[in-house]
Amino acid sequence: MARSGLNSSGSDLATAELPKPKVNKESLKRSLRIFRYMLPYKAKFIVGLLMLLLSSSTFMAFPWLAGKLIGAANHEPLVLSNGWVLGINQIALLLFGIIVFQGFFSFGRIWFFTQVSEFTVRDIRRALYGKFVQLPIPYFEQNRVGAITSRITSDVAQIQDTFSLTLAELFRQLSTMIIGITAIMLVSVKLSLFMLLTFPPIILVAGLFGRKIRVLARETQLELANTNTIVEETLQAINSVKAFTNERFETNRYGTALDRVVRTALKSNLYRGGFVSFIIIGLTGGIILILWRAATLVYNPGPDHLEVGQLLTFLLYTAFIGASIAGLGEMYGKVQSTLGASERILEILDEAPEPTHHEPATGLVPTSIEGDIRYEHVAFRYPTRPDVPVLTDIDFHIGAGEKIALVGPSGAGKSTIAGLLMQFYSLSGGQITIDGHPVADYDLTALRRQIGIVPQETLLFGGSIRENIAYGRPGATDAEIIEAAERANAYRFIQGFPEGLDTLVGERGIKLSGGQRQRVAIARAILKNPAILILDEATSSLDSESEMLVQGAMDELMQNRTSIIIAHRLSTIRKVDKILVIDGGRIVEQGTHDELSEREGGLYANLLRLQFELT
Ligand SMILES: Nc1ncnc2c1ncn2[C@@H]1O[C@H](COP(=O)(O)OP(=O)(O)OP(=O)(O)O)[C@@H](O)[C@H]1O
Repeated sequence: MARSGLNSSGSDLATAELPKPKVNKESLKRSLRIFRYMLPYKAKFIVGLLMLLLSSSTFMAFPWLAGKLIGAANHEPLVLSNGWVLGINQIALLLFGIIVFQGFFSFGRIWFFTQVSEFTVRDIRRALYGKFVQLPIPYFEQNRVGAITSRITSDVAQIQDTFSLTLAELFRQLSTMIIGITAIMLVSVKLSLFMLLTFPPIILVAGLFGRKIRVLARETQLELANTNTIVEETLQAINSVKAFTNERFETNRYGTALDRVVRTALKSNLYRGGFVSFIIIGLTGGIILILWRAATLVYNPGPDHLEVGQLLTFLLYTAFIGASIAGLGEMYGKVQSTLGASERILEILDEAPEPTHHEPATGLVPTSIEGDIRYEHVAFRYPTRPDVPVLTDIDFHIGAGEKIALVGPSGAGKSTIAGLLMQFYSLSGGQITIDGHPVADYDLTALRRQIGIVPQETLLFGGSIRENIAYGRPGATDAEIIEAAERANAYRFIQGFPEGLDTLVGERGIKLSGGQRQRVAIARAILKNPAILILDEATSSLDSESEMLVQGAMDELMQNRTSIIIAHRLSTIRKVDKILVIDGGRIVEQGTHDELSEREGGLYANLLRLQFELT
């Protein structure tokens, strides 16, 4: 059988570091398209934003009122513009009221933003999944499954973070900064300018320091992971290590890796130490500088004089501004990751799908297919290996209802010949016709509905046996499912399970034997009732009873249908109308079993003899 087509290696990519794009106009413009998924929920978003602004601004009134409270303690009550005088008690009450409001608005902000993010992310995941299943098979061969699934898991999660947290944070930090700076300017322009020239640069340097430390910490982690890999490898293959007397070699290898860990860890700690002393000297120094300047202003009378209450207001606002600047630095990294994630998601959403499920159908939609198949000089190369011709000049005819068998050595191209009928790939030359029409003229979905496949290895989906059989025709009635199971010689063993058709199979259910799985697949195909059948015989041998049951089911299935059998055991194909012997991607012999077995020195006669000798 042709390889499943899925490139299953590299699931590790899901967790690997992915490149982050630069934040610039171009990348922003490209990635912002992801926001169209948010549009249906824009009303909720606006309400959330309003709540956010309200919660930020109520919170920003806190330092102002706290300053007034200290002022009131200094016998300077707060006098409002309408003449009301507020003393300590009233101001404290007001402060309390503000906090209650802030709590309420914060709840609203979280409630609305998380709704927007949950719904948006659901829609993006749905769109991605819808696109995945419509992408042509070569896409899955060229991209690793791990990388594809991480688009729908980690990349979407990254974006979810943005919708629920980062965006809100960004707005909050910005509004805090704007309100904060305006407020301190109102308190004292001189002190504000002094603060703005000292504090933000210190915080920015601290942010850069922090980023460098994170990078180094990640490097240390990676080095440590390397050492663990060595331990795992060695322990798993301890027999080989000992047999090759490589104990010393392995110990040295591990030792070298450990040294690398220490080197990177020490470098990282050098920065960490530097960071701590920078914070102590730089940041606290900056605070001392501002306090010194502020104390001078409080101490000296004159036009720039500050009251103690004003000083408290100023310091609280400054702390908020400082926190928001630090927060904005962190935000940059998040925005960068989000841009990367949305670009990767949009790339998939922009891929061209297979032309299936186009409603109304785009091509020829016959009400019934007879099943007369012609391969005319078909040539084929897999898109992943365009330099290797897999099939050359395949030319044959199967009349409607006839049965042919493809035989030949492993890798000869049998599965590929049969699979081309499904149009998973485009041909490199020649054409295939069904009932006289080139397959490309048919509507893809309509055509695939007429072809049934019983693969070598049947994959059952997680669910009940009933659902697995009904996969052949969703919506089939119980009676139809039971009839199909009976005709596929499967009903007896299904009834043997206490839950019958409701028995769960797949990863979380019971494990069916190879023969049982095949009979479920046959029941599925019987239910689908296609005009054309592709049967890929299992290579792994079944016990003789199971083989008899499977063979009986296959015979039942093949009745009145054009069938292509990819045969591994020649004993099962004596009755077919024609046998095509394939070798190296070409038809090297064709004829009935009797004709071919009598051909002296022929490949079929040889294979027959080999199998006979083996059994
Ligand atoms: N998806 C794929 N991508 C690239 N090459 C492939 C793919 N599937 C099969 N091939 C290659 O095409 C050739 C024909 O494979 P195919 O599976 O059709 O042979 P087969 O005769 O059915 O073999 P078997 O009897 O072992 O199932 C082989 O060389 C195989 O390596």
